[in-house]
Amino acid sequence: MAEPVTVSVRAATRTHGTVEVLEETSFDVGPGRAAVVVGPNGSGKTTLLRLVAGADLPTRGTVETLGAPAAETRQTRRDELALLLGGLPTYPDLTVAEHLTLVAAAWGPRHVLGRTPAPGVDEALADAGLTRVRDQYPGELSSGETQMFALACTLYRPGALVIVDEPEQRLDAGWRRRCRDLLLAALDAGRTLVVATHDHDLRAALTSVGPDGQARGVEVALAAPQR
Ligand SMILES: Nc1ncnc2c1ncn2[C@@H]1O[C@H](COP(=O)(O)OP(=O)(O)OP(=O)(O)O)[C@@H](O)[C@H]1O
Repeated sequence: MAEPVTVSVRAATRTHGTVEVLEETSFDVGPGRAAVVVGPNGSGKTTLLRLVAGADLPTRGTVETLGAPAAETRQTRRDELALLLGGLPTYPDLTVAEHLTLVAAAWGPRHVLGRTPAPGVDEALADAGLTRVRDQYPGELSSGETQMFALACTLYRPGALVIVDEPEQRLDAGWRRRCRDLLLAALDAGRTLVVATHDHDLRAALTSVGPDGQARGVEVALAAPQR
């Protein structure tokens, strides 16, 4: 029997004007597995993630998520998507903790990170190393704190499909480790991940052998752009 598929990218390309910014790319990811998108600057990682998120359409080929074209899933299955593509839009007068409370209020007390009951706001902040800044406003955070805050808010959504672009950016070694642990926990809890990264340790973790003896994920390597 064929493996179930959460993300299916078939011969997808993206062209802007006359420039092909995403070369022909194909891969499948099953539920609870990862696709780790790697490649040099400008190779098309963000472009590919935007296609998988349904935020953009391929010029050629197809991109499906959760059994439908990705752009359709974006409209009809919003609750199943947790996206971090660029910065997190924030409310300047809500604290870090209040943002997570808002996420929980919007999406309901469902499984988060596969844990029942879902972790409370303070537990999620502790997991992300953000306890110290729980009562600060987004404008008061350092750039690394801002990045972990964005990741924590994204992972606090209950969606089955998590798409994150270079989550390691601006993080020091300790927070990179936490970032890795959070993404691994999401994966081992059964969520599907599509992650673009330049972090070798994150790539190794997300493609390592999981508790079921299978590789947790596949690598999708994009070639260097013509310069
Ligand atoms: N809207 C656009 N119009 C024209 N070119 C674009 C557009 N969006 C992206 N590009 C180009 O597409 C190429 C791939 O960009 P993309 O952001 O996907 O690369 P990346 O692999 O994520 O790079 P990095 O590692 O630097 O984040 C780049 O050369 C970029 O300039």
